[in-house]
Amino acid sequence: MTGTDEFGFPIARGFPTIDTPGMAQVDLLMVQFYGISLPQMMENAGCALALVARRRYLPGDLADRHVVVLAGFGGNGGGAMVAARRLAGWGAQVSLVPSGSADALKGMPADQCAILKAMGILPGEVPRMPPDLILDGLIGYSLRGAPEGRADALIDWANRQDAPVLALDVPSGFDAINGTPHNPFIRADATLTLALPKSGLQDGGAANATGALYLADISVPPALYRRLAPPLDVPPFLDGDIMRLL
Ligand SMILES: NC(=O)C1=CN([C@@H]2O[C@H](COP(=O)(O)OP(=O)(O)OC[C@H]3O[C@@H](n4cnc5c(N)ncnc54)[C@H](OP(=O)(O)O)[C@@H]3O)[C@@H](O)[C@H]2O)[C@H](O)CC1
Ligand SMILES: [K+]
Repeated sequence: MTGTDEFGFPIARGFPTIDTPGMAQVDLLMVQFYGISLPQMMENAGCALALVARRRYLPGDLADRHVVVLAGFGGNGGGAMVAARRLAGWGAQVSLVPSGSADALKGMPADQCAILKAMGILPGEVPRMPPDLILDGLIGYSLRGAPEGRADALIDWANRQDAPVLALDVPSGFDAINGTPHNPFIRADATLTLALPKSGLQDGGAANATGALYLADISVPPALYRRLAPPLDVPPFLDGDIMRLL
């Protein structure tokens, strides 16, 4: 470890990068070989996002701090909704803004949204009250070309706000593999990527889309990476489950 950043997160070097096929192999091995489920990984991802949000942007009393959570319909949205739950539990005022009708949510994102509804956090449109922080959970590593529709509009909205944007895994609209930004893409103040940095995010990505780059441990056993083709030699998260990479 080479010290900590200004928010107390250990600064790390030496983590290899991974591409989307590699990530897909990781997810498969996690579930099929280790029996670690996607909801378990999502819970680690969302809790880490909430911790970075609190320590980097919302120090002290969260009671009157307002966080807008932009949530897509995939795993990225699910992780952001876990963070929404944790931040609300710590006292923050959370506005949940899905990238489509919440009734159309399926699978884990639908489950996460149902929990938030039970907590009284109802999905809606972007709020008029300016937020202190925006969480970008619109699109992660499964980006398919330039953002369209509601995701496009919400990315533009977020980029126009004064509030900083903290992106989950990949700034939405940014291609995590070849490192190219589509139009539009989230101009993140910071990004928390998961498991390993995606190949397109090294040195902050072509357009410095990521802002500060953090890496969260979502409980992938280092031995799993040696099963990949080609095998990766990945150091364990010895100094904390959230590391500062850039
Ligand atoms: N092992 C891990 O790293 C884990 C990562 N997690 C998180 O999951 C996402 C990947 O989740 P996935 O469900 O594969 O997809 P995404 O959430 O990245 O994105 C899919 C949604 O985005 C929409 N999309 C895609 N491209 C566009 C576009 N150009 N314009 C508009 N919308 C787009 C897509 O819409 P569809 O119409 O295609 O359905 C989906 O709604 C990863 O990044 C992590 O955040 C897991 O939580 C745990 C393990
Ligand atoms: K994102």
